[in-house]
Amino acid sequence: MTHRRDPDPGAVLDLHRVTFRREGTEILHGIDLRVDPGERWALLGPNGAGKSTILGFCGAVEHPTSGTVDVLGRRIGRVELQALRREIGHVNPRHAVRSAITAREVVLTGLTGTLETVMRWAPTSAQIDRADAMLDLVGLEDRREVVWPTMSQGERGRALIARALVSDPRLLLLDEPTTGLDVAAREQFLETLDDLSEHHPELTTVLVTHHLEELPASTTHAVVIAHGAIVSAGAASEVVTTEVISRAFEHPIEVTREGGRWGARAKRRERAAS
Ligand SMILES: Nc1ncnc2c1ncn2[C@@H]1O[C@H](COP(=O)(O)OP(=O)(O)OP(=O)(O)O)[C@@H](O)[C@H]1O
Repeated sequence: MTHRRDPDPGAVLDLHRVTFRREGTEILHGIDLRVDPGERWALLGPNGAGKSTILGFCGAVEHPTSGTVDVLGRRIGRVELQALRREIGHVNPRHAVRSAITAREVVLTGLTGTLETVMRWAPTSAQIDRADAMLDLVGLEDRREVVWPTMSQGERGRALIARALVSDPRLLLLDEPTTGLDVAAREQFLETLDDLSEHHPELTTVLVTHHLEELPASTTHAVVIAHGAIVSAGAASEVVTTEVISRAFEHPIEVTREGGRWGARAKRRERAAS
């Protein structure tokens, strides 16, 4: 009989030999990954590599087919996922608010875990203060009463961070959070994440992206995956390199780092002489 380790309460995420199968196809093939408190991870890899699937484990949404997934010291499959999810903040730019609720109300939906304001639920004054403090944190102190349809994409992105933080999660997941932002809004958003890491050093984050330019300078660790397996994982400065990224994307890509930020440029492949 194989020995089954108990969850390590010190780890925020601990994936051990995780495989995942969907419709007869194995999508992940033995993922090992440990994330400790206060670390800021980037999850990188080409389309279809398995990033969203891994993020689904981190968010206590999916069960592995085999192996173990421990989130915040609790094992998926042994605990009630709904309760665990309340301790995880999720920033998803595809978050669809349909009604004209204010930035403050959007943040308060993070307490009810809903998209819209819940009927017959009224926040306490402490909860409103908390929502306002989170709006201040993301630089929206002057935009509390602005309604969602009139907010810019950049403001919406920052409001969604405030929404994710309002319930004081220990883990924050960011799923391609800068999608759809123009270059200025993207820079403001990344600055917000850098400020967050300064003001909340104990918070752990995992950010998924396809683009190295979208990594905040405060990123400490990275895991690069391709074809459902880890290509490299560890300190960001050692993982986000020309060699690893070129291998994962199966294309020669030159990775640069300047002022803490990463950049990537695809090199042209040699063409056969005609
Ligand atoms: N419901 C499903 N049924 C079968 N295969 C699936 C299903 N969902 C995802 N897959 C496959 O699993 C693999 C990993 O998908 P996943 O969405 O995790 O990748 P990803 O790295 O997030 O991709 P992208 O960058 O395109 O969002 C892909 O090959 C995908 O086609």
